[in-house]
This record gives sequence, C-alpha cells and structure tokens, in this order.
Amino acid sequence: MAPTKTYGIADLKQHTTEKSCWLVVHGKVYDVTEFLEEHPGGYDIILTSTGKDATQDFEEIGHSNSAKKLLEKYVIGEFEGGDSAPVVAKVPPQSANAAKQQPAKSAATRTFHVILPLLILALALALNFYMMSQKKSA
Ligand code: HEM
Repeated sequence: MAPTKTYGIADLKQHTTEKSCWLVVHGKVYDVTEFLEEHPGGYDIILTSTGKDATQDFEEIGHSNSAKKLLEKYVIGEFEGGDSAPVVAKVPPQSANAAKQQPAKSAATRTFHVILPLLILALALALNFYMMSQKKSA
C-alpha cells in the first residue's frame, strides 16, 4: 500500500500497545501490530520504540536488508517530521582520497628526480675540471 496519509507525533502516541502499535522509521509510519508476535527480537522491544521516531533504534540494531524489506508490508503513511536520519554515503569517493594522498608522495619523488641528475652533473663537471687541470700541469 502506498503511503498517502500524514501522521504526527500525537497520532503515534495513540498507538503504543500490542493492541495497536505504530512505528516511525525513516519518515514513514508503519502499523506493526500484526508483526509484533513474529518479531525475532521480541514484541516488547518494539513497544519501547513506539510513540516516537524509532529510526535510530531500528538502525542501531543493524537490521538486515530483509528486515528493511519486511517493513514495506506495514506502511500506512508518512511522518510529519520527515526522515530523521537519511541514509548517506559514509565513505568519501576514492578520487577524493587519492587527491589528498598524492601531493606528499609526488613532492618527495620530484625532489629526488631533480636533485639526483644535478648531483651527477656536478660530479662530472668537477671530474672534468680536475682532469683538465692535471693535463695542463703535465
Ligand atoms: C517493524 C519494524 C521492525 C522489523 C520489520 C524488524 C525485523 C527484524 C528482523 C527480521 C530481525 C531478525 C534479524 C534481521 O534480519 O535483521 C530483527 C531482529 C531484531 N530486532 Fe527488529 N524489526 C523491527 C523493529 C525493531 C525495533 C524498533 C527494535 C528496537 C527497538 C528492534 C530490535 C531488534 C533486535 C534487538 C533484534 C535482534 C534479535 C537477535 O539477534 O536476537 N526491531 N528485527
């Protein structure tokens, strides 16, 4: 059933028992009365999350994807307060990480690549200068 009605916290507070139990998860209202007895975590724990937004409680348990799918069966409407914890990507994109790490690495490599040829050139010039002066004095 598609969510059509909007409910507020006052509506939720009227459905907090095993006779009628509503839950709010991610901005949607669910009538889970029928599900209470089937809940693998027990019915009493669900009752402690009624009358308020249960998104945090639901997510903290680390419910599986099949538990999240199961929710869809019980949706009856939308919550006035919206989604209190929208799902966002926690890991920054790879490119952002790579961009952060690369400058330090390439700066060291660049220094090495510039200094080494200069050192070799200076040594060759010094050797050449030494040989010339030896030849002159001979
Ligand atoms: C209608 C909403 C809910 C559904 C459909 C649901 C569904 C499920 C399902 C299918 C499991 C089995 C494990 C899994 O697949 O993740 C589970 C476990 C559990 N649920 Fe829920 N759950 C709901 C709400 C809640 C709420 C609001 C709480 C806490 C306040 C809660 C607490 C737990 C706990 C503690 C377990 C673990 C049981 C164990 O591992 O022994 N659940 N739930």
